[in-house]
Parts: sequence; structure tokens; C-alpha cells
Amino acid sequence: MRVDGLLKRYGEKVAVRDVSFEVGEGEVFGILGPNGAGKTTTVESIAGLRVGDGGAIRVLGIDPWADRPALTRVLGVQLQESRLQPKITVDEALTLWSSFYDDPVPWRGLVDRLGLGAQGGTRFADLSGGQQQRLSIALALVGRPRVAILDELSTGLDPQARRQVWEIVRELRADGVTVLLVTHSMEEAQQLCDRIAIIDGGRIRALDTPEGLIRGATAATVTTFTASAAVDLEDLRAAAGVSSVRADAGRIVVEGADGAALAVLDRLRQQRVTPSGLRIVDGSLDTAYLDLTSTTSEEQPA
Ligand SMILES: Nc1ncnc2c1ncn2[C@@H]1O[C@H](COP(=O)(O)OP(=O)(O)OP(=O)(O)O)[C@@H](O)[C@H]1O
Repeated sequence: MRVDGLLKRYGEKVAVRDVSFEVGEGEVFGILGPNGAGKTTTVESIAGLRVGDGGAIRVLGIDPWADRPALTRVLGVQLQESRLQPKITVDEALTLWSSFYDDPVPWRGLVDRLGLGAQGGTRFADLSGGQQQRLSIALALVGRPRVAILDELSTGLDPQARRQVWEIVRELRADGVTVLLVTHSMEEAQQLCDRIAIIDGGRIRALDTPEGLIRGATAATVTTFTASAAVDLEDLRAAAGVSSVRADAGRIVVEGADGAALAVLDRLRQQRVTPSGLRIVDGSLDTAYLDLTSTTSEEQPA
């Protein structure tokens, strides 16, 4: 799948500009970003549900804006807040969806795995929010898609259902299905995605593996300790690679690049302060994400 210079406007507002990326077959590609960043616009353009004002998209060689019928044969889409006809039951919806495809999956197994086995006769309107979500995932996958777009896959799911859908995504990848995953969950992104694009203000701010994003963040490591005596925090802030220093519940917390911890220990030695309960841990995707989005989220495209 290839997205080249995607541009999408809603009236005067530019929702997405100059978004380009490529996703390999069998890759799980995550799209992260704050509310209103342009994630849904991007994936709905890929699904052919919105037509861009510029750029080009190809999904397995198909142009989604020109040939949606060809695309729907290979694409499965689970959209944010999908709505079905209120009276359709779970079984009816799956039977109907299956009839659209040449080689659908035997959907009973899928429904059981998603914990909807007992809801076969329940109408869409009578399902809980999480059950509706599970059904929309089942419908996205029933056609044995080669590309799956999952927008907020696990929003509203209980922890068990969440693990179950993660397992299903891993199996899709193992079967060579390309997965585009929009999520607000850093844990989900870290667990599932081979690569992640962080979108903010309609542009891609970073694109890398989860590990690469963490390594590149200003808070790649977090060092915490209790000090034996008063610490000159300004002096620590000046140490090489340090991005922030704060006192938190009696402990000093230092965030910084890879080498920051050593530089801080050196400064402490010079200050004749002994750190106790010293912990140096890797930064998380959360810190990398906040790093990449906090300074730009106020910025509006000109
Ligand atoms: N149909 C529309 N008409 C007008 N503006 C729209 C429309 N759809 C989206 N927008 C605007 O485009 C921008 C991008 O919206 P989009 O839904 O793509 O964001 P998102 O990243 O998916 O956000 P969220 O995390 O809240 O789902 C927002 O400013 C939104 O208000």
C-alpha cells in the first residue's frame, strides 16, 4: 500500500497535507495522533470512502478513488462507531456480509472467538457498545481481506476481549494480511505495530518502529533516585543529554537521551551526593509520543 502526498480539505480547513507512507504486505502499521489530527481522514481516504484533493493512493495496485468495487473485494474495514441497521441480528449481519465475498471465512468460529457466540439472535440495537464493536471487527474480517483497516480497534472493549483481538491481529499478520491500525493506546501500538506514523495537525511528525521512536525521543531513558543530601537541580539540568529534571514525592526524576544517566551520576559525584534506590529505565512510547506531539498540537496549518 502506498500513500503519496495525500491532501484533504474540508472547505477552508486542511485536514491532511502531504501525507506519504508505504506499508508492506503482512505489516502492521499504526497511525497515532491527537484528536482531530487527520487519522480517520487518512484511513478513510485509503478505503475510498473519502476522495482526496491531492496526491495518490494505491492499495495492492488498486486506486481506491477510481475503483472502489475492486478494492472492496480485498479490503476489510472496521470504522470508528460503525452503525448498522438497528433491527439486524448478529447472525443476519454476518450471513449478509459473507454473501458479498467469494471465499468468506466460516464466521461462527470468528464470532465465538470474539465472544459473540451467545448473541447470534440479538439485534444490533440491543448489543452493548463493546459487543457492537466486536461485531464490527467480525464484519471487517469475514471477507478474508488482504488489507484490513481497523480504526480504534479496541476502544470500549474489556481487557479480555482486547487481548483476543490483539491475538487476531497477530494471526492476520502471520497470514500476510496488511493491517492499518488507528489507535490512541500506546500499549496497543507497542504490542502490535511493526512501524508507527505519528500524525499531528494533518502532517506526519515521525515514522519509525516503536523502538526507533522511543530511542529518538528526548526522554529515551528515565533515571530516578533518592538523594543523600540537597541536590543542585540546575547543575543536573546542564548535564549532557538531560531534557528534564524534577523532584517527585521525595525522589529526583531525570529524563534524557541515552547517555544522560551517566552524565547525571557524574554530576552527583561532584556534588558529593549519593543516589540511593537508583533506577534507570527505558522511556516508553508514551513519552516519545508526547515529545513529538505536545509542541506541535497547537499549530494550525496555514
Ligand atoms: N466531514 C468533515 N467535515 C468537516 N471537517 C471534518 C470532517 N471530518 C473531519 N473533519 C476535520 O478534519 C480534521 C481531522 O479529522 P479526523 O477525523 O481525520 O481526525 P482524527 O485524527 O481521526 O481524530 P480522532 O482521534 O478525534 O478520531 C479535524 O479538524 C476535523 O474537525
